[in-house]
Amino acid sequence: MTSPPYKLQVEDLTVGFGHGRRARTVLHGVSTGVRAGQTLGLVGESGSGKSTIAKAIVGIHPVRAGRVLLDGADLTGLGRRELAAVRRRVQLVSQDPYASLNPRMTVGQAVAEAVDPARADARKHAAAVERWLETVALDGSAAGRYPHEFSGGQRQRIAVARALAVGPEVLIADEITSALDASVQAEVLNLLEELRRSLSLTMVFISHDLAVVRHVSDEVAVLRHGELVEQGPAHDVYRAPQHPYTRSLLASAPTFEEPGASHASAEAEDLEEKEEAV
Ligand SMILES: Nc1ncnc2c1ncn2[C@@H]1O[C@H](COP(=O)(O)OP(=O)(O)OP(=O)(O)O)[C@@H](O)[C@H]1O
Repeated sequence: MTSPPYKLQVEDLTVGFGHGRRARTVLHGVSTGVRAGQTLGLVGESGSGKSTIAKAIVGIHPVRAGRVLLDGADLTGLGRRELAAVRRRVQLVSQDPYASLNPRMTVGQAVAEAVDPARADARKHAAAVERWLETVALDGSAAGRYPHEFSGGQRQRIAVARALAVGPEVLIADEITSALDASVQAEVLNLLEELRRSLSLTMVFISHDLAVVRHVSDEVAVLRHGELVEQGPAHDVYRAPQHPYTRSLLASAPTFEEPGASHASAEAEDLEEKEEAV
């Protein structure tokens, strides 16, 4: 059986910062992609270039060489207007929801702006705003409050609601659960998984937390010093990593060092598979 084509793909992506003697290349010809309706987990140590890939995809960082393809169409070199339309199809949610939420806008205004960027009229879009807030398990009354009135986990939900209200086909989640404590992290992850299924989203999930990535990903790509060292089905990469760097990454993750941990997680996985089959 042949694999379906990539929904979102980067090809030989090279990104750098600075000029002249200060020029520095951060991504060295990275090629990776995610298939429609699936989740790609992007892992690697701090500074390996994970966020840089995300930001280059959505056009925040300029691409020095290579291509970014959405449904096979190259996004690099698009004009401003075309790019604006494409950007609505790929939404990025980052670790710090403050970065995407204007502190002077109510949550309702922020979500209304996502629904209709030309006229951020929260009243006109009240029903849509309420629906999106409820989609991320927040009360509709949240619309009248400001971002600082919410907890970290709630703010992250608001950022997800705002991104989804745009109507994207691809959601890139960059370390969105890293600042949350374990129980809130699990809630946000479960919510994301539900939304991915119900909205048929394609997702790129970026995290340095290998256990979290394993939990949510169909495929996993491993980045090291701006180069892709390995990509494959999550199951294979975790059970039989091919690259020595992936092996060392897995070995240094506490979850995988614990005696019996892999056995326990294999059992949990078998259970999940059985539940899915029912
Ligand atoms: N705007 C920028 N200007 C200059 N250098 C940058 C810029 N953004 C990122 N970098 C550099 O690019 C490298 C990769 O950073 P990036 O944020 O992509 O890594 P990461 O894998 O996402 O790490 P982390 O998990 O810590 O966020 C780092 O060395 C960083 O200092």
